Order: sequence, then structure tokens, then C-alpha cells
Amino acid sequence: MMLEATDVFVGYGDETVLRDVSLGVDAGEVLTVVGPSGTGKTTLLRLLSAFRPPESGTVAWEGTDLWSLSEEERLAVRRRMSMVFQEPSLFNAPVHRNVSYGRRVRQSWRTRLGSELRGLVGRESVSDPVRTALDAVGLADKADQNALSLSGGEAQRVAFARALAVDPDVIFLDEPTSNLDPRNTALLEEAIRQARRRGVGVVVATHDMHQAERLSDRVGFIYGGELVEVGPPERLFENPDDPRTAQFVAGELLYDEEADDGDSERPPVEQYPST
Ligand SMILES: Nc1ncnc2c1ncn2[C@@H]1O[C@H](COP(=O)(O)OP(=O)(O)OP(=O)(O)O)[C@@H](O)[C@H]1O
Repeated sequence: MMLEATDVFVGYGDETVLRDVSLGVDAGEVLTVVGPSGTGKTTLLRLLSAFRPPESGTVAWEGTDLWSLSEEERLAVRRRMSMVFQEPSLFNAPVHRNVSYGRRVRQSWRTRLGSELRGLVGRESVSDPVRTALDAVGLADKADQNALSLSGGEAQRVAFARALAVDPDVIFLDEPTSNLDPRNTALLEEAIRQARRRGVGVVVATHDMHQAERLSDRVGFIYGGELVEVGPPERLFENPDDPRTAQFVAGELLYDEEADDGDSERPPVEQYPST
């Protein structure tokens, strides 16, 4: 695996949030992490993206433990990754400036200064990687529009373009379409598939099982901080090994109460409201 967590435990204070999780992503695959709210999906993304170390276990990039590297070496690996959050967090500037942001922060100060100056005098051209990334999300025609004037769906697509523009090996998306309408969701999912075809590894955390079914090469189901099972979506959704997965698929596990009491033997059963 290109990026792989092995036997990791993660906690906040006294609370253990991930228990003995082993999961990785390869180049050119979409791995989806599903599970009820509060189950540890975001924590897993932060762990895989080397945002924080595990309490125990390892996170390895091409076989090298990320936390055995120097800070500088780890930063070099982190630059191979990009992250898209639920909130797109764009800034008050043209769309293309927002998309090129990740590229600029990865440049030397000299190149960056030149680019800032060209931006100030309005002579900045949209570079090819930025144009290609905007094309991928269907927003090339909005390159010069102020990012703050975009719709929520367009803004989320711009955030994905920004992640793509740095030419990453892995992209992490945390609930990327939870606020989007079906059209914007479909456009973003198509951009994700296109990234996969170009060899990017994609890790998506989502509540949306239908999205996981549409997009994934593999799905991991997390419950109570435990990776209950992982496999191709057809198997996981139609013929799961674990009764908890079946409950989740049937819409019976909505919240992660197990994370509160730490009892992994007897999962609570929550029902959708009947209305
Ligand atoms: N910085 C933090 N400090 C303390 N506890 C945290 C922190 N971040 C997350 N947690 C706790 O860890 C648990 C898992 O949170 P996490 O955000 O990983 O879940 P999630 O599956 O992504 O949830 P959601 O789907 O609602 O976003 C929760 O109980 C949460 O309260």
C-alpha cells in the first residue's frame, strides 16, 4: 500500500477514539470510510494525513513509518497529500487564486513573491495545472470570478480543484458532499473518479452509503473506533460479514453510542423515525 496505518490506537485525553485499526490506500483507488457520527472517521483521516501521530501502531508511507522521519522529511511526504474539508474555506480573491493557493505555499519565497506581485498588478495568468484542475470540476469559466460569490456547490468544487492542483498522490475528503445538491454531488464524484484514473489515491469519509457504493473500490466500516470490516462495496453492502455492518446498512445505527461506553460487544440499535 502507498499509505498504510497498522494496528493504530488514537485517543483524546482518556478517550480512545480508534482501536487497533489497520487500513491503507493505494495509488489509483478510492477508499471510502463510512460509519455513524462520532465514530472516528475524521480522526482516521487526520491520522492517515500525518496531521497527528497514533498513540501506538504505525502510519507508513511507501513502507516508511512517517513518525520515524524528521519533521522536514514528514513535511515532504505531507506535500504529496491534500485535504478537502466539509467547509470549503475559500478567501476573498478570484477563483484561480484560491485554486493556486496550495501550489503557492509549496513554492520558494522568491517564486511566491513574484507571483504575489503579478497578482497585485493584475498581470497574473492562470497556470496550466490550475486550469486543468478547474476543468476537472467544470468551473474553468469561473476562474476570474470572486470565490466568495460562488454557490455552496461551486465553492466545494473549487476546494476540490485546489486539492487537485498540487498534483497530489493522495487526496482526503471529509464529508465532501454533505451540503450539496445532486448535480454538484455528481460533478464532484466525477472529478474524484477522474483523479483516480490519473492514479491518485482518494480517501473519502462519508455518512452517505449510496455515495460509498457509487464511488468506492473499497469501503471500510468504522464503528466504536473499530474497523469492523473492509471490502468491495458490493460485498460490504449486500453480504456483510459482521452483524453491525448489516445494521448500519439497514439504517439502524445512526449515532455512535458505542464510542461512549466502550462496549464493542453489544451495539445499540437506533431506528429511523417512522415519519
Ligand atoms: N480534538 C478533539 N479533542 C477531543 N475529542 C475529540 C477531538 N476530535 C474528535 N474527538 C472525539 O473523537 C470522537 C470521534 O470524532 P470524529 O470527528 O473522528 O468522528 P466522525 O466519525 O468523523 O464524526 P462525524 O461523522 O460526526 O464527523 C468523537 O467522540 C469526538 O468527540
